[in-house]
Amino acid sequence: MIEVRGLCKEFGPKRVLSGIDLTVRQGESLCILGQSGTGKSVLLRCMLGLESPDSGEILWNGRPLGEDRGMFLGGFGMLFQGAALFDSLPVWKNVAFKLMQRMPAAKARGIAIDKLARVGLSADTADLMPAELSGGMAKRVGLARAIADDPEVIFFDEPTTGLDPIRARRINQLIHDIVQETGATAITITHDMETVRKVARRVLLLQDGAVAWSGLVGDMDAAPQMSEFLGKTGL
Ligand SMILES: Nc1ncnc2c1ncn2[C@@H]1O[C@H](COP(=O)(O)OP(=O)(O)OP(=O)(O)O)[C@@H](O)[C@H]1O
Repeated sequence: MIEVRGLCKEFGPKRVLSGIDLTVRQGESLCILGQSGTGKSVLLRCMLGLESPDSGEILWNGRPLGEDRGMFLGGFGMLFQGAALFDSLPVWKNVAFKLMQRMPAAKARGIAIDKLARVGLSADTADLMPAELSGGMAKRVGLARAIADDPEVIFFDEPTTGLDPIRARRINQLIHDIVQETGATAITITHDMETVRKVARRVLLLQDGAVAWSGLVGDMDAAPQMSEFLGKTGL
């Protein structure tokens, strides 16, 4: 379980997050929505411990983030916007990057090939270099890396950005299936309403650094704050 309590963050005179509260229970899937510049990435960076909040706290399974960095870093997977693969490493080493720190390379490669199969990529993909992949394949490799170590929590940062609608739909389906199968907690930042409808159980709408609405995905269409957001953004 991840709890965020009263999180505030400023950059100079600019207040970016003003008292965010959110709870994500084990196995739950939360999508964080909001217009550009509203603080979604800053919130994500705070939850990952990459940014220190000015006030408020973040608890992982009841313990403050930072108390046990090792446990925290071992416990999550992340699909970065744009996949963020290491260009100089073949696909399988990108997937097995974390695993190779604690097991022999041959074993890590076997797990990487299994995870590539899970995201619909054949074993032949394992020895390709990132430059040889299409955008959709790179996203799948990023997804295989995110699940390589069977994480308790998976963060998805704009998972469909840069993909055409068909590939975006396939990635949304894969994320949905993987989250269901593994029982992982999922936190997704997105602009894509198809992602929200496919992947989320709960939705949190950020506006000007505060929570404008939070609720079950099924209640989203009846919420005036959501209608206003969708109307403004044309989504
Ligand atoms: N390191 C930083 N220093 C100064 N200002 C920052 C920093 N990081 C973010 N900001 C500011 O915080 C605000 C929120 O940024 P953030 O990247 O979280 O927005 P976002 O909601 O993720 O937007 P987008 O959807 O476009 O990615 C922006 O005004 C941004 O300029």
